[in-house]
Amino acid sequence: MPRQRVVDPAAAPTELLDSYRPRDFLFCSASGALRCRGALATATGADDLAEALRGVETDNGRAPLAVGALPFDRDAPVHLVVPETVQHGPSTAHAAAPVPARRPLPGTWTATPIPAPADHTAAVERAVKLMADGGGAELRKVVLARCLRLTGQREVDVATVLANLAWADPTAFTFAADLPGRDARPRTLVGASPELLVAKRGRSVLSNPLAGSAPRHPDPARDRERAAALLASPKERHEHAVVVEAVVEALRPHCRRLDAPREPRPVTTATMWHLSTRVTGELRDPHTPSHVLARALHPTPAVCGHPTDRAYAVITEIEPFDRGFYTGAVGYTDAAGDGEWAVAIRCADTCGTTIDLFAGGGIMPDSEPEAELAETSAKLRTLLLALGVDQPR
Ligand SMILES: C=C(O[C@@H]1C=C(C(=O)O)C=C[C@H]1O)C(=O)O
Repeated sequence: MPRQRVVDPAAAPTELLDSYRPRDFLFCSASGALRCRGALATATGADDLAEALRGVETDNGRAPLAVGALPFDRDAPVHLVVPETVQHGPSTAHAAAPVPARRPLPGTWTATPIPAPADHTAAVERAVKLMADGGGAELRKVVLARCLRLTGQREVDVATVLANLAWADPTAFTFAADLPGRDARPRTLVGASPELLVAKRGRSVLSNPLAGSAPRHPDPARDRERAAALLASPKERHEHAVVVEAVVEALRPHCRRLDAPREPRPVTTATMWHLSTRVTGELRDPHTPSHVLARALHPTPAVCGHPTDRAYAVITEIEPFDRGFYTGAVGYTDAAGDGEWAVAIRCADTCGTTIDLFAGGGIMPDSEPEAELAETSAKLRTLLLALGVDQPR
């Protein structure tokens, strides 16, 4: 009988973060932190995951865990692992001060934007035109992203990036997930997402979509003005409402009760303001696994658009790169189906000396191309700060 080893919990978040090694899985949310190592089994979907978890025992009699990442493309294989060892620990969100200082990565980087900034604004213009041509009846929203490829002189030190991300925003969903490699070297998705796709515990389900964004301002008064303007903007509120509507629709068949507040709230990360809505529900069947709910929700219009299929087609046609696991989801689920999945944003896909940073934004009929470009630049700052890199455009 395969046995998942549950080691003694870490006493502090630093202990878990410091013990991270390439190919590990690390996930830290407000509800706790988790570091996993090794693979008893792997799965590419809900069916073979149930199979992979069946018969796995744990040291402490708790339900065994599976961890991993879902790609943006719904038809591409998911990457789930039943780890050999699991260590839990406290969240960075509740850590006592002082917070460890940021450790910049040594060396310099060559930056290649994909596409060039001017081509991103042209892509936004094109999407706006597509929405206008459809008379507003067809494509209502599409999320367009760009990639910033950084190449350094040495292997990217994921453990340091991870720790920098975790302490820059201790309430974020900070993660490092091993990905199927393109060669023998480890490939990792590392990031600090502010957005919860779904959390499920027993009968309770929670999704916290974010959409509608503005960069933070260093001056506190102007920063508050930006939040007020975001909350008052019909364009941003509409962009947000499209996402909440889709989340409610996706969860409704699974829930016997579902609540979504009428008004979004502005929330912050270290670099951004977002409009946020917490959708809470009670499941009809408490055994519905969290990864099944994640699949039902994904991709929300926060990362794809509306209607989904039309937006997806526009993204594949316009974006000049493969999103891979960016705008997918990262998280864990246990054999009882309880788990948490964060939307894989504010993240990077790294292998060897290269790190691909991604950022996107929702394009609406009244989007302004330069403002959309600025929004992606502001979102890229989460990773750039963690790497210790000054902002290219
Ligand atoms: C796609 C990203 O972010 C998403 C898009 C947002 C928006 O358009 O306002 C806000 C949060 C995320 O749901 C990203 O950060 O790359």
